[in-house]
Amino acid sequence: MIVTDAVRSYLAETRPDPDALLAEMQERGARDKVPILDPQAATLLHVLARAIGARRIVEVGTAIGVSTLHLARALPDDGELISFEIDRERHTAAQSYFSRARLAAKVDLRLQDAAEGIAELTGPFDLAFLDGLKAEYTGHLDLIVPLMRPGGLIAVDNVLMSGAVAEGRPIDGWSGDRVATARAFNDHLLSHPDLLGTITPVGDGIALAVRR
Ligand SMILES: C[S@@+](CC[C@H](N)C(=O)[O-])C[C@H]1O[C@@H](n2cnc3c(N)ncnc32)[C@H](O)[C@@H]1O
Repeated sequence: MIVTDAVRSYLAETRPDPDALLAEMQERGARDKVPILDPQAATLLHVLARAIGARRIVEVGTAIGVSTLHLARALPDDGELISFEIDRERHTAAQSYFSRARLAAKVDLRLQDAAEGIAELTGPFDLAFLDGLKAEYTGHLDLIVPLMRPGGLIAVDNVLMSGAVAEGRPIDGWSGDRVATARAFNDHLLSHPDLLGTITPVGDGIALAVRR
């Protein structure tokens, strides 16, 4: 738990209900144990994408497309979102949701390892969301920073790992090794010479960093 139970309940009560498609995706995520973004964090990403007028977005870790949907809905008509996923079943599920959402034209879902895929991209991007394998975060960040426009925003999920990262010990299935890796990544992001970053306790911990 990162926030108190009372805060968590209040946030849930004040959140608008998801539309039918998002509700279906969330149910599938829960049923199939797909780790999807916390709703508060997903809304935060949507608001931030709108606030910076994001037109080009890159994402690592589509899963079945929940975070992708929040980001894609923030794009203008001529916007573009490229999202990488290595699990074929999740990638296929996301494709079907995006054709139903009539967003397939804006969303380029790639069944590809993110490090390989990012290396093929041409910037500039306005927003990047990192949510793949936590041990690969540093590599993904280092590939993405040069592709971001000045003022572009990078968001990273699970940087607090249920509070385990702050406590420096395993909690909720986050192992000691993963906690140590997360702490090293957070230090890397916060001290990166090209980024101005901060860590927020939204969802499972979202790091936000703007390219200088
Ligand atoms: C936490 S889930 C993503 C959740 C999604 N962003 C959401 O909030 O709806 C992480 C996903 O990253 C994918 N993944 C892990 N390593 C990857 C890699 N190297 N390249 C692309 N995808 C990867 C996993 O298969 C998994 O579906």
